[in-house]
Amino acid sequence: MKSVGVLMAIPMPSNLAEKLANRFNLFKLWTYSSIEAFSETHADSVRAFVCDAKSCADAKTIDSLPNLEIVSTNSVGFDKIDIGKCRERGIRVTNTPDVLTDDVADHAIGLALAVFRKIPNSDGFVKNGLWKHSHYPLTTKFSGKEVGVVGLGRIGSAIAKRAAAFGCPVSYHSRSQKPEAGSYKYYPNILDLAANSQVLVVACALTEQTRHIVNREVIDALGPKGVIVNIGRGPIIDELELVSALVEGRLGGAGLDVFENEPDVPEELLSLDNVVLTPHVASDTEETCKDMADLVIANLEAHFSGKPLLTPVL
Ligand SMILES: O=CC(=O)O
Repeated sequence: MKSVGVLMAIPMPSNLAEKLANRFNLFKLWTYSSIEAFSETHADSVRAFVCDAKSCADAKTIDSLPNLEIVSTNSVGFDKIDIGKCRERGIRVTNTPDVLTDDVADHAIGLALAVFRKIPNSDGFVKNGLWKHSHYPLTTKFSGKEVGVVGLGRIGSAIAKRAAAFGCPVSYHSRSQKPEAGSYKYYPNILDLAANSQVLVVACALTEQTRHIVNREVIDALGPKGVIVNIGRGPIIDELELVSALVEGRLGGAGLDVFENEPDVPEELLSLDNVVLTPHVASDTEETCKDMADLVIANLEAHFSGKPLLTPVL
């Protein structure tokens, strides 16, 4: 497959570029000033585009590549891919589901624990030598809290399972009730879910229907003791409303891995000790990033050898 041209959007973990270069004719978009500059000389050579949660396959990129056959994202989310454009052009799309589910669910619970038990603050307390001079203030129990999951897909279900193991009653909101959800209570309306939860975990995909689904009303329904955890996508929450609720004390706390305008994070969040922030790394472990990279390659190899795609989106 050495003659197949693959264009990669940005550098990615687990030496994905090196692995791709061993199998394909790899072009690195980040070594060019723009997609226009790249396509002036190489557009016709590219049959596959590799992007991820931090880079995009928008209409302009897709239209710059006349021979594009497949977009393979090194992420489970594909909100940065213009799916309509791919469908129109007959371009296949793959993502990396399943392999990252455990890590993302672990991270969601980690964020909830970090917020309730103030783990980052207490780490700073010890490291800054304050322990010898004072007692660390009491924190809040996580076990047994009412957990509401927004989006009971693969990741939402893994979060629900973990929360249940902490003795937390679990409820959820999604487009439709899931027969496999067992004892989890279903709320057809996210407002009712928030009103009946102490922790709201955002785990759905970003779509036009879920953009800003967590709005001021939902945040206020969760209330001053409530905590929001977001491991989905930043724009699922109205970030301006989230920030003002945290600053005004209308929301108890937040654990956020994703933001509306990454890597920009609202300044106000940086000094709040009831907020724990991570840089969109929920799936970023050595083990999972290797599995994701392998899945990207396996999908490309399947496509270019005429075999069924392993994890097709389109
Ligand atoms: O955000 C990460 C992913 O979609 O895999």
